[in-house]
Amino acid sequence: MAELRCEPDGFGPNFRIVLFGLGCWAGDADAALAAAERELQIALAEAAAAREAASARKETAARAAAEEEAPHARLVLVRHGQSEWNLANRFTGWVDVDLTEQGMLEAREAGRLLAAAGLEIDEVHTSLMRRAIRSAVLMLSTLNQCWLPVRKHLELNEQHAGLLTGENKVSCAQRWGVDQCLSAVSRRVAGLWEGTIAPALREGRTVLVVTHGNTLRALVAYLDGLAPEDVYHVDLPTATPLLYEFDGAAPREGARRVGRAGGGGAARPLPGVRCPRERGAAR
Ligand SMILES: O=C(O)[C@@H](CO)OP(=O)(O)O
Repeated sequence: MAELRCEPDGFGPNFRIVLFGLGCWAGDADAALAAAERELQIALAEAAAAREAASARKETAARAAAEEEAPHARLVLVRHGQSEWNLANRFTGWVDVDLTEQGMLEAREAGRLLAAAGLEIDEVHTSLMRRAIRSAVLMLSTLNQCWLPVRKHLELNEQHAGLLTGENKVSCAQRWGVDQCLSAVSRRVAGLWEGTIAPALREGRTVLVVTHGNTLRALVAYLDGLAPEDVYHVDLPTATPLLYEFDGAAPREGARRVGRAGGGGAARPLPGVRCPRERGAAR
């Protein structure tokens, strides 16, 4: 604020005019200051919005460029060929049963389907169970890629069948209405996905996973974004490859399910399943 100095009496009227002028000026200045502040706020907000829009445009362009450059990856999911206990319709879980003759034929046929689709496998993952390992080896042999190492993981083992192990699936379903909960198997499969499978897909590799009914359900649920109650209805016959293709750096979001690379398979659907912790209602 300007400093006002008192003048001698002779300047009285002029002094009052000056004061009046200064008063007006001071009043206008406040209004002008407020208006300028408003203008400044508007200008700052506009600049921030413009900056945000520019950075969003830049991000979109970078993502599009990354996706264009990202390698094309493939994931083949397949349940092993028919096992001895699939044939007998018994709950198998961690019992290490072998393939039937039919199961071996199915595994070879699955390999032929992949060869016919022109797929060359970069890496193979399976469980510690012989029905899955043998199926993977037979598939690779038919694919003329038997030199590929088969990587075995506990995480890909079938869900443990607990007290149901060895029981007939139909009679159990009739007697008790069997429930199965995939949460434990989903957790261990998710760990393998994050640590091993997804990084390979990010590098554009073609990954074959030969595993079991429920581990496969957990993977399919994850990839297709299925709710726990829906995944129980997913029918996964033996030795029937599912092909997923991925473009971009985020395997799960980039998944494109190509479909079954062929029909056949001898598996019967599992009895109705329900997980009390995940679904309150009975079915
Ligand atoms: O444990 C089982 O009963 C079956 C079905 O889930 O497993 P697999 O897929 O190994 O035949």
